[in-house]
Amino acid sequence: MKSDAKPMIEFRDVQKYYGDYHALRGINATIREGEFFSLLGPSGCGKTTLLRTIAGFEDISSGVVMIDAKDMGDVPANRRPTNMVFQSYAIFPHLTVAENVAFGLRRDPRTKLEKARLVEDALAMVGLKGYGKRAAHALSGGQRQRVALARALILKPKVLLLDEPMSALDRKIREQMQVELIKLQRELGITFVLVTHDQEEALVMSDRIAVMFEGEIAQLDDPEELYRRPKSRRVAEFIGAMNFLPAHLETEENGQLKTVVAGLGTCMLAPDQVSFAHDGQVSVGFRPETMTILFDVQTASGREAPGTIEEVVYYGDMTYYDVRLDGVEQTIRLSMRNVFGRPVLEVGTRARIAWNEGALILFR
Ligand SMILES: Nc1ncnc2c1ncn2[C@@H]1O[C@H](COP(=O)(O)OP(=O)(O)OP(=O)(O)O)[C@@H](O)[C@H]1O
Repeated sequence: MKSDAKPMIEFRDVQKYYGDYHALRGINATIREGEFFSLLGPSGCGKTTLLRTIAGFEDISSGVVMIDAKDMGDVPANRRPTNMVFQSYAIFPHLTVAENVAFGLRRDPRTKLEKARLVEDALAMVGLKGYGKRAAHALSGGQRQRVALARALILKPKVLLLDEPMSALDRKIREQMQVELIKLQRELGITFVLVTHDQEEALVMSDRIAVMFEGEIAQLDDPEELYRRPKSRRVAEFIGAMNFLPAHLETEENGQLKTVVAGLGTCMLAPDQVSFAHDGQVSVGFRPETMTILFDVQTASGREAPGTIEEVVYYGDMTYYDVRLDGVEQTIRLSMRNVFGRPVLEVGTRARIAWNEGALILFR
């Protein structure tokens, strides 16, 4: 997916009220052609509502939804170039697999033979080649979702909408399907819009993600940017884990902010979300894997602070350490890879903590 791809879906100040309830509060965003785009957020944030405005299952209260440069205002759901796969297995258990998939062609004028060929192609696409004659009720959950996917894709819509299609599957099958969906999306080049509340799923699958809270997009970025440079504490906490320490701004020097961080001392930080005009009280966030405990022989580049290990959680390949930095009430959590031959440290051990330049992010 190229970043200069043309817009496929555009939301312009989209508002949606359910009675008095303001479910979408001015959505502005563009989804590009061929993009794997995710709407991510906690339950009730409006992501399903927004997805349904693309399909035309939901009327908007004001604003504009465009698909492929056309205003969808007067275009009913069945005339839109979209198709949807739902969370529940919306297939007919009393029909065969092929009959289920052919349901996607019910209004298509093609001959029976042509349709049969399309059904075969669609089944092959989702890894169900040769399953056509099977009874749908005899399929596993993952297979049913593939049938639903084949049915949605059979007419090659411009946009495929996916409403938590994998949330009912168990972890292994879900991970397998995630990989297959990405592959399929790349092969077909169709724009996919996925609704999910699972941040890991969104990070793994998406070209870009819109993080939503309370009917608004809090941040729209690619996965790496969202993870590395969250624009608010809320986004930072929703995606992955983040530690926060209280801090105070001292001066501005060459575009950097001299900041005194509890337990870490004086640091020069990029302004990010704050400016020096701020009242001075800020917080500094960092991901658990961006700090490390120094072992005896190692030295750091001056970015180093002392503390005591308060808790150790061993995960085989990783160990989580909760560390109380000297002079700080709360503990911070570090995650460290277990390098072969290196001992896991014990609770009570005094430790030196080091971090990389760029690990610390300033927040209001
Ligand atoms: N038909 C409706 N009538 C009234 N309120 C609705 C309706 N549909 C959704 N809502 C409300 O709008 C808000 C957003 O709902 P939506 O289903 O879009 O959230 P969501 O982010 O997809 O959450 P979930 O993951 O739980 O489905 C919720 O507070 C919900 O209760």
